Amino acid sequence: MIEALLKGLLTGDIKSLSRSISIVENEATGYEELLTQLPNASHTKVVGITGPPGAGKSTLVNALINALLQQGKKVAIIAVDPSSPFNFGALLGDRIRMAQHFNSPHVYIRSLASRGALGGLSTKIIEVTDVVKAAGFDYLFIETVGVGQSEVDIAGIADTSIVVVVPEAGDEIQTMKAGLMEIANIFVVNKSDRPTADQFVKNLRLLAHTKMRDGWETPVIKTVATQEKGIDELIAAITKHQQQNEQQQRKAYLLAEKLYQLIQHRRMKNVSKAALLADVMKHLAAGDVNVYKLAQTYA
Ligand SMILES: Nc1nc2c(ncn2[C@@H]2O[C@H](COP(=O)(O)OP(=O)(O)OP(=O)(O)O)[C@@H](O)[C@H]2O)c(=O)[nH]1
Repeated sequence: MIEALLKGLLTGDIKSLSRSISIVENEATGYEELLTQLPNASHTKVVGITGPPGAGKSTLVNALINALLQQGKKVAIIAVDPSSPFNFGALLGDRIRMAQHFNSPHVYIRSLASRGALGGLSTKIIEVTDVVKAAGFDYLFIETVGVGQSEVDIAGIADTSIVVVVPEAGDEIQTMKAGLMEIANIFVVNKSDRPTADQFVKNLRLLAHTKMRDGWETPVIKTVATQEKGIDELIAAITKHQQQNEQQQRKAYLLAEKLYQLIQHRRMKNVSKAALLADVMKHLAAGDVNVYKLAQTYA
């Protein structure tokens, strides 16, 4: 059964993809078998999008989908639902805004419920991300609301993390949650149609400059998502970030982080992240790695 499903998944069959995700979400029969047989490599660009509620993430993702479809790309979106019922209405709203894409064969949208413990959440995102990566999409956007811990989790899964903010009074940048500043590979200042936008962008650029690391200065992109403005610049920034030199090193780090989460979730051996990183690097040197197979060696 898993073999047939996998075959469908690898050809990008949407039904197979949906069923595969459900198996992984529910840890149903065949769950481990499916994960360990996923291909090691994928060309999918995984992009995390996070930011405070109402910053315009869904509108922005919508605009990105439009632009990428015009370039002939295939795009998947995972929206991580905060489990709180308070957010449920907002998420329904998101789905409605994205509904214009529901019938396109080149777009796949899926919500992932974040029930259970935090560790559970990130493990499921890791696993579902890998399933989607097997289905041949050009881009996978993972959208999370930037409250609490989840945005930090996302940084360990995405190749590129985008933090969406809106123009506020200048000083607020200084108090921006330290975590968000750390994880951003790209800043988007959405709602740049607001009069305070230019000053805000200027301040944020200064701050990004002082936080430059690994030869990457976090670009600050102005967008007006409702008017689809700034979207091409954002896609160019994503492309540029994915082409930077550190990607190979980052890949090892991300894999080690994933491996750590998977081992925790499966309650396997107690092993340090440093040891896992060393193991991942050894395997990477010999070719690409299936992290689920590697996790089994720690059983
Ligand atoms: N003026 C202006 N409004 C925008 C822009 N982008 C989004 N909005 C509006 O801002 C509101 C929130 O947008 P969403 O896309 O729902 O924001 P979100 O970040 O997904 O919000 P949550 O679902 O609450 O997390 C909507 O009413 C949008 O129409 C923009 O660039 N300019």
